[in-house]
Amino acid sequence: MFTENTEQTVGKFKVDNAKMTADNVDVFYGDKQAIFDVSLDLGQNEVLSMIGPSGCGKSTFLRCLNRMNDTIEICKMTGDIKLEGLDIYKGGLNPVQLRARVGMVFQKPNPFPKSIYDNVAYGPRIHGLVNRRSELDEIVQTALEKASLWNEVKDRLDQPATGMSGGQQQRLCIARAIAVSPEVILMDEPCSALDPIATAKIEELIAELSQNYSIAIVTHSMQQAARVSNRTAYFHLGKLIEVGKTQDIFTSPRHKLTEDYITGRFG
Ligand SMILES: Nc1ncnc2c1ncn2[C@@H]1O[C@H](COP(=O)(O)OP(=O)(O)OP(=O)(O)O)[C@@H](O)[C@H]1O
Repeated sequence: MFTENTEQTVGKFKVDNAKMTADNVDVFYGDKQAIFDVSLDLGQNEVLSMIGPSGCGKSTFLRCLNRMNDTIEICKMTGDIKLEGLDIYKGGLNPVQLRARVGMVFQKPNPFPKSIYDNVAYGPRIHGLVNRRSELDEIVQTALEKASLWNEVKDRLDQPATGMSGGQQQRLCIARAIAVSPEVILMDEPCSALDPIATAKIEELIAELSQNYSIAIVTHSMQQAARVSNRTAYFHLGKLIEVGKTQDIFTSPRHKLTEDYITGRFG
C-alpha cells in the first residue's frame, strides 16, 4: 500500500455546497494548543465521522461547531466556522440561534428530570416555536417518531424520562435535538454508554436521519464509523491528517498515520 507522510491534510476536506465550513481552526486550552489549523467541511445530508486516538481533539473540534467550548473559560478558538455562509463566531448568528440550528447529542444520555413529553417539548417551548398545545403535541410526536421511539413511549408520555432504558434515553435525547428542527446534528460518541442492541438502533437511526440532516459524529469505534458514515476524518495530535470517503479511508488510506491507526498499530 502506498502511503504519504506529509504535514498537510491529505484528501478532500472541502466539499461542494457545504452545510458547514471550518477554515484554519486553532483551539487552545490556556497555553496548550489542542487543534492545529484544521479545515474541514460538512456536506449537506452527509454523515461525517471523526476518528483518532484518545486526546487527538475530535470532541474539541466537534464542540466548536455549535460553540459548546464557549462554556469553558480557558478555551479560545481562532479561524472561521460558517453555517450556510454565516459566520457562527463573528456575529452571523448568536449561540442560541446557532444551537437551534446545530443540535448536539452527548456521550451519556442526559434527559432532563422531567416527563418524556416535556423533554421533547422543552426546545420548541424555549424557542417560542408554538402557540397552541395541539401544535406542540404534533411536534413532540413527530420528533419521537423520527427518533424511532414513539411506539415505545406513546402511552407513557407523562412519565419521567429517567425511568427509560439507556438506549431509549439516548433516542429521547435525539428526539429532543430534532424537535427544534435543526439542520445539523452533532453526536459525541453517542453509543459509548449503550449495549450492542441499543447501539444498532442508534446506528439505524443515524442512517435514516441523514436523509434530512447533516450529521457529524465522533466515535471511538472504527467499525461504527465504517457502518454509519459517508466520509471519515482522521485526527492525530490535534491535526487533521486525512479525510476521504469512508470506504477509502478504511481500505486504502493515503497517509502513513491513518494506515497505522486503522491497522491497529497504535491508538
Ligand atoms: N476542558 C479542558 N481543559 C483543558 N484541556 C482540555 C479540555 N478538554 C480537552 N482538553 C485537552 O485537549 C486535547 C484534546 O481533547 P479532546 O477531548 O478534544 O480529544 P478527543 O480526541 O475527543 O479525546 P477522547 O477520544 O479521549 O474523548 C487533550 O489534550 C485534552 O487533554
